[in-house]
Amino acid sequence: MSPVMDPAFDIRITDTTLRDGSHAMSHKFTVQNVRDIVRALDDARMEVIEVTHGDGLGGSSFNYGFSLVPELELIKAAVDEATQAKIAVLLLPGLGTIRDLDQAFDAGAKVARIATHSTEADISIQHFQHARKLGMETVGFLMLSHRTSPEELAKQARIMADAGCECVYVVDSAGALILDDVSDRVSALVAELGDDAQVGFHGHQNLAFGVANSVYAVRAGAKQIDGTLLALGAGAGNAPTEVLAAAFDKLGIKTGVDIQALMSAAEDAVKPIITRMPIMDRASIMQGYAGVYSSFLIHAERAAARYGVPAWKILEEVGKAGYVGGQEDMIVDVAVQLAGQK
Ligand SMILES: CC[C@H](O)CC(=O)C(=O)O
Ligand SMILES: [Mn+2]
Repeated sequence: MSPVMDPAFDIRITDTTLRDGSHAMSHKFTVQNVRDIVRALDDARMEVIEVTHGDGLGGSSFNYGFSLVPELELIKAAVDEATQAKIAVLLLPGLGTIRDLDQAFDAGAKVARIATHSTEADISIQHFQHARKLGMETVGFLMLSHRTSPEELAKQARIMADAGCECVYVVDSAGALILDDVSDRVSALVAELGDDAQVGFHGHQNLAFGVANSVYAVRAGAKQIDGTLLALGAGAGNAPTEVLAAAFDKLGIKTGVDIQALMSAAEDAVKPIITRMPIMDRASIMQGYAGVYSSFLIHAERAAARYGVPAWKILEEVGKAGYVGGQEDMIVDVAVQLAGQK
């Protein structure tokens, strides 16, 4: 079943500054940051705000980077601050568990977003079933969607929808999709899912197509679109929420958000706290070009500094090897091999 949407609006934007933006902040959001950003987004009538470690529930670890503040504290602060917005959490099965989802639900999270690689939807089944039993709204993420054909992606979306997922996202984790690549995938999912579930799109800026791709997604029938304030996020960042809102408005696509308030949120709540502004530099452009998971950027930069090889070169090789989320240790392996060839 598709989630009930206000018929006055054409689509719903979900803001994930406090989840995808966590990558760019090296997972160092404070409770005050969360309160300020949630308040600003809530004032802008953002309906869904995602708050989790960048790699999802349970992501705070040696491998992925420790959170400054335990994510449950951040989720509780977000729930406390929001007056109308629902707080969402992301979970990657295997990294996070059903227990993490229970704890997030007890902390007040209302939307469960379950993410798998774009060919592995079957590992999300029990998580969707459980989230629905809890009464949570459900969203599925098919990550690195550029690696999977529209036909196969639609089959994967069907697995999620049958498990209880109410909206399946085409997730352009590498910022590698360009225009028709997006509409072909979204159209295939819309045709497969019909009224059983909505379709969403999550874009990254590595090749600067985040906003344009989101417009293509909506034109192909997507009903939910992700963004982050000031594009704060992994790789070259996400489709910027405030730009999405302004662009959709100019195109006559009704979102229900307050564009001026979103621009204030970006300027006043996010800009002052950014420690690293995501940019399209050689490394992040390479991620889009070679189709590499955006959240590998910081791992590649660390390996580059340690082994004395350029991050873009590491990412180029990672793209050729086709590594997926969860294979972060292979980034070090690639760096060691490249260092050995010098
Ligand atoms: C680690 C989860 C990942 O960052 C989810 C996401 O936002 C994406 O694949 O783009
Ligand atoms: Mn992302």
